[in-house]
Amino acid sequence: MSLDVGVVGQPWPPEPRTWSSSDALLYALGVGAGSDERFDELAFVTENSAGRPQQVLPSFVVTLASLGLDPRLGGFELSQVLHAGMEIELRAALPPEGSVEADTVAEAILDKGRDAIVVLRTTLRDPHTGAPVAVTRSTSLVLGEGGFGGGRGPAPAEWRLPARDPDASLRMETRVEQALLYRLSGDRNPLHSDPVAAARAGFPRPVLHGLCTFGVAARALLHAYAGGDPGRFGRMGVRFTAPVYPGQDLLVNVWKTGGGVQFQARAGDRVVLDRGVFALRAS
Ligand SMILES: CCCCCCC[C@@H](O)CC(=O)SCCNC(=O)CCNC(=O)[C@H](O)C(C)(C)COP(=O)(O)OP(=O)(O)OC[C@H]1O[C@@H](n2cnc3c(N)ncnc32)[C@H](O)[C@@H]1OP(=O)(O)O
Repeated sequence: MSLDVGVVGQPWPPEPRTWSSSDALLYALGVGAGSDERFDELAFVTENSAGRPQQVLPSFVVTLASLGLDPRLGGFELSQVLHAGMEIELRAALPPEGSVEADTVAEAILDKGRDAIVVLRTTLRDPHTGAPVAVTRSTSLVLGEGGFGGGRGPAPAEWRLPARDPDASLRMETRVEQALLYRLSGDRNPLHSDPVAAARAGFPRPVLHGLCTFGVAARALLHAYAGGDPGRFGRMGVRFTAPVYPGQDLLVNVWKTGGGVQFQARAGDRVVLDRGVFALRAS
């Protein structure tokens, strides 16, 4: 057991996170923006199109969040980690360039028998006012680190899809080189680029970053339910339930419900994003 459960609930010192216009543009390309003729995405992938100020995809906040490979959590390896879930909540649209302060706390380290689950929450704050700009929650499965006598955590909240066909189905392309582009936004885990590292982890070829899949689905929801306006994007959460391979299409099935939408995404015949929730920002 090399995870340090003693860190749970102990806030980390605030960390500055800064981004440039190019960081936001590169991220947008990394999640496939700019080439889908159904969506007007020019302002997300250029800063100099006549009369169009640059806009930032709401899911860009994941690149500012703490995901968890941090020495404070203990001594496990990147090759032991699979991303299992991500939630984001936006309080404001992000400017094309800027900085925030990241306040992170390990909310839980759960013992799932063979494996452990690590849940990290990061609050991104305006460095001048301290006001929260976004809150993220990243859940990772750390292979082989369970069995330390900890709790399994509470049962997941009730989540059931409506018993009817989806209200919308959006087919989203990913490119064969999608992970090679996405890694330039910060996560250079070789699982996503090196066939040898992928084979060592038991995959036939490099897998797409969970957060790239997240960003592709976030684009679908932004355009279908928020009119393409980042200022209306409120909250999104998923579990990553099966790997996606670069070049696979995602089929994002969406059901409108009382407070927002529920969604699920498939790649081929597998559900890859499950327990999906999305809501517009409360005005
Ligand atoms: C810490 C550093 C972080 C760094 C960030 C990540 C770096 C990135 O580079 C890594 C990646 O992007 S990996 C690629 C994306 N992820 C994937 O492809 C994983 C896909 N998912 C799977 O394979 C399985 O669902 C799998 C393997 C995840 C789980 O499947 P199973 O082993 O069959 O287990 P399952 O029964 O589904 O779950 C075990 C227990 O865990 C709980 N759980 C799972 N996902 C959860 C989530 N998102 N939130 C909370 N709990 C979660 C389950 O409920 C279950 O618990 P219990 O048995 O108590 O109900």
